[in-house]
Amino acid sequence: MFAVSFVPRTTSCRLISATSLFLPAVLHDASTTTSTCSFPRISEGFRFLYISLFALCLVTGHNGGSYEEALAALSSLRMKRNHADNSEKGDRFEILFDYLKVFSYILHMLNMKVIHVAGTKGKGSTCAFTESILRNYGFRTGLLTSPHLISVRERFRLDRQVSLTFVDISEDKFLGYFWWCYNRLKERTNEEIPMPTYFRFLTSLAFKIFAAEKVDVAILEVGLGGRLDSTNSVRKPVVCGVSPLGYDHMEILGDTLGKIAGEKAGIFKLGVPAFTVPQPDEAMRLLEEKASQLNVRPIFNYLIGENKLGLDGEHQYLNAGLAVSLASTWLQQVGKLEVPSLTQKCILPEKFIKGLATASLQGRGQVVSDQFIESQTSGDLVFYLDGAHTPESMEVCAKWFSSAVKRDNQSESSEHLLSGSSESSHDQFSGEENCHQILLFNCMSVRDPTMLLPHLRNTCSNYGVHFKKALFVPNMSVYHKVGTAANLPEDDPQVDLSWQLTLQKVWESLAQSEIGREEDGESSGNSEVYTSLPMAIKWLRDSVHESSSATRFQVLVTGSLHLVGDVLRLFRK
Ligand SMILES: Nc1ncnc2c1ncn2[C@@H]1O[C@H](COP(=O)(O)OP(=O)(O)OP(=O)(O)O)[C@@H](O)[C@H]1O
Ligand SMILES: [Mg+2]
Ligand SMILES: [Mg+2]
Repeated sequence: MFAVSFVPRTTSCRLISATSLFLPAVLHDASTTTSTCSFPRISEGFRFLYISLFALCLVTGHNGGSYEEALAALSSLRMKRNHADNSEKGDRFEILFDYLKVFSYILHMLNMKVIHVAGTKGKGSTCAFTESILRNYGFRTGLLTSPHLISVRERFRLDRQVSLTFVDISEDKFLGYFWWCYNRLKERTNEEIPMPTYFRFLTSLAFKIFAAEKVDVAILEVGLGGRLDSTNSVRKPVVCGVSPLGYDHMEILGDTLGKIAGEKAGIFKLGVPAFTVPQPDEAMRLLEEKASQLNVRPIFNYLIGENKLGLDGEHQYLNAGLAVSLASTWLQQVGKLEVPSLTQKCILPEKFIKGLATASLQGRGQVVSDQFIESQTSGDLVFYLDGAHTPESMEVCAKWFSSAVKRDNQSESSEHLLSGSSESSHDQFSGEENCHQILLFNCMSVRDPTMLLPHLRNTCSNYGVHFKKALFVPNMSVYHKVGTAANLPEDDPQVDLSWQLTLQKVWESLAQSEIGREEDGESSGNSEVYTSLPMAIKWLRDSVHESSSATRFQVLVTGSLHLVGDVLRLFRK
């Protein structure tokens, strides 16, 4: 079993390829390459016209439809989640280059300084740390992550140098770029080269946005796997990284860690430095084997120390360590700044420290209080949100939750002791018996709940956290409906709850086996299935109201990033 739970504050990263050999730059220029593709060549004059027209669209509004129409168009794209292969014309990997040619402006991609990150877990977090560090150095950054929680615009982040805070791309800009790309593809695709799939389209859109916005660095998270992922059409990144590997998407990537690692190592390029974190032996062997063809460099350790991280949880130190390696290598490679040699353990430069401390990515170790409940009652309802959905991440999520609730309960009581007050409503929470931990869970039916729920329950219980109740709900948002999909009826009697009932069964059997060992009795009321998320939240709010003494409900929301997104979306209403 792969465990990353040991994450030390000193994180080791490996440099696993060398910089001595270089592939020729590969993004083809539509105006200079011979190609079987039917796209027209575009003269300089036309290119200028296109760019001017596009700039005009951005200033005066776009020439496509509304945001809702854009989301509908996006939803109409195929959602293929299998590997790219050659069995169907439209799924060939090579077709990605044809899509890129549609965007003549994409030639700027050749000059883009890319950081490329694959991995099973922690890709998005690693990218967010990396982006934050480089933004603190004053570089104009573009960040592509996936999936999104509430709005598809979250996937595309552009910096705002003045305030040094990141922003998702604005709706106006998004629409301008979206329709430019969508309409061009619609016009130029045909039977040979059909419209791209959903994720491929979004990747192409990111390339377009980052090129047009002239970012100094584009940080790209792989969508799935690596070798055949659409982000892998960037053939000459500055540096790449592989975050922790584990079992996920096995039906696509293979059923052993070696096979999975082989796919992820598909992002390695000759001459491009690549880093990883400590991995299970089988995965590391494969990464090293692949890297050995590219001249392996020795291991080094980087000291993250006690620095504060913008993302909560011990596991984030591993991601942050990888991000430090990626950012410092990028800084060294582009030759713009003197950065300390990573072969020494040294104090991080101030901008790294600030970048790590201010990184953010919602739904990863995020704590949100229910404001509604606070104004109504002396009780308290707090949501702990984490989109873990693999066995390994269930474990890190359980550890994070256990220590976060303890920390929060302790800090409340010590704050109270310091203030010397006995009046505060939080006074009543200082005894842990007044704090109830509840699980709010769903996962996709392709996942195995007998792998996820025991990890979660056992790890929490090892840390002294025992769930009073588990609530199972269906997701509100449907993956391929990327819009404001939280508009299902609050309580739909038609909704199919068979999967949630399966989850409940697994949970109940875990509870039974614990009780069976300890008390040999029957359990009841350990769990509930609700037809919708609002119904579950209503139950939580009612329970807080109805508690005889002030009670804090600490709700862990996990199993699915979509469920986490649904909760956040409800709070934003
Ligand atoms: N280093 C890690 N080891 C194990 N689990 C992790 C690690 N980092 C993050 N996670 C878990 O994975 C979840 C998603 O984190 P993140 O978005 O950084 O990963 P990702 O690889 O981008 O995931 P996805 O597969 O959803 O794109 C987190 O909420 C956390 O539970
Ligand atoms: Mg994934
Ligand atoms: Mg991700």
